[in-house]
Amino acid sequence: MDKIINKNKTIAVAMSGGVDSSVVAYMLKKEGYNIIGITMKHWGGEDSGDNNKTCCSLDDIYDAKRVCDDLGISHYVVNFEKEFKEEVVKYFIDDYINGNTPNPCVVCNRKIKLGKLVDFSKKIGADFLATGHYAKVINEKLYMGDDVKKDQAYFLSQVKKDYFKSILFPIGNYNKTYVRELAKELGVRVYAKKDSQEICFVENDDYKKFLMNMTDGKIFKNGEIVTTKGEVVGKHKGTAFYTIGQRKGLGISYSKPLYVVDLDSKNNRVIVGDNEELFRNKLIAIKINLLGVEKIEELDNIYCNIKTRSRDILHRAKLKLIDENKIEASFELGVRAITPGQLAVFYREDGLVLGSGFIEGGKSL
Ligand SMILES: Nc1ncnc2c1ncn2[C@@H]1O[C@H](COP(=O)(O)OP(=O)(O)OP(=O)(O)O)[C@@H](O)[C@H]1O
Repeated sequence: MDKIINKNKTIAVAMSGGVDSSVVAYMLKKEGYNIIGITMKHWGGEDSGDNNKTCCSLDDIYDAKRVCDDLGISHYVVNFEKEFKEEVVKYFIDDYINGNTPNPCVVCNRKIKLGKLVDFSKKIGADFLATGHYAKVINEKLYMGDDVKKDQAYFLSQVKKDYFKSILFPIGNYNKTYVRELAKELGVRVYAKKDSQEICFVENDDYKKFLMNMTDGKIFKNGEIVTTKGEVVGKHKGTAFYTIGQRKGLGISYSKPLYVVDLDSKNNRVIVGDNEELFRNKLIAIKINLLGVEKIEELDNIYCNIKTRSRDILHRAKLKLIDENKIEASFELGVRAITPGQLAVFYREDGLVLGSGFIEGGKSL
């Protein structure tokens, strides 16, 4: 574990019924901690009548319960459906309507999973909440996990700073392959269970269908696809169905490959251009969450590494403070497909997350 904790402390484990969080519960139990399992139900699957699975199905809750039974620990189920719908699903839909590409996991982690769930775990007497995230907490500060491919610090970078005092990521030093092996070795019943899907509440990751269902089709709004030079080259079905960098599915036949380079939701236009036009040297990040620093001024005029999407490489950049809640990042090399609505996460050389902000769209590009 990333922290030495007194054995008489109580640790609540956030249990999804999956491999990672089950391994966390086994590890902590084996180390002699007093643990409690908590599973939250945050989505009732209103998106369709099919039998395809989204998150927190009854099966998942039962899996979590059985793992807790195997370990002889108590298991709580807490319902955050209302909060999740108001805080995460609404944001997800609105952001698409506004021409952004939202990141619901980031908002869920801040508001629900590592917000309300931490508060709930305190209420039931726990000192800490442990999850199966691939990230690390060192001296109450968030760091990138050791498994670079699986690292989830990006998704955790908007969690309120104070909450890291009560959060543990016991598998942050491991990689997923090892965790699966460990699960088998420890006899965890769900050791072979599939990884969860990309966006837990969207069936089969079909976000377009989800948006159509949730807005009663109102999100469907025909408009023009226009090149950066102003040439109309096709029709689109609504800016929400496109994302920056997209090439496939545009339905355009043109003399050269075209990519989505901007979404103009105000004028209901999808702007396309060459691959080269996708590269930018700057971005503006807003709604800054400070983590590895005390004051925002500490981020002014410093060099750091930035990820502009969860599976991004690290880009070297210099930060400049615009105001109390706005930072401009200037990259040493151009970055492809910077996408408004996604997060810009600022990392120190050793993986410490300094802070993060949402990438602003429109004029900032
Ligand atoms: N419904 C839930 N209830 C409680 N905790 C959850 C729930 N969903 C996810 N978590 C917690 O958040 C962590 C990261 O969630 P994520 O969706 O990334 O799952 P994952 O990487 O597939 O992990 P797992 O194998 O544990 O499902 C989980 O390991 C678990 O601790």
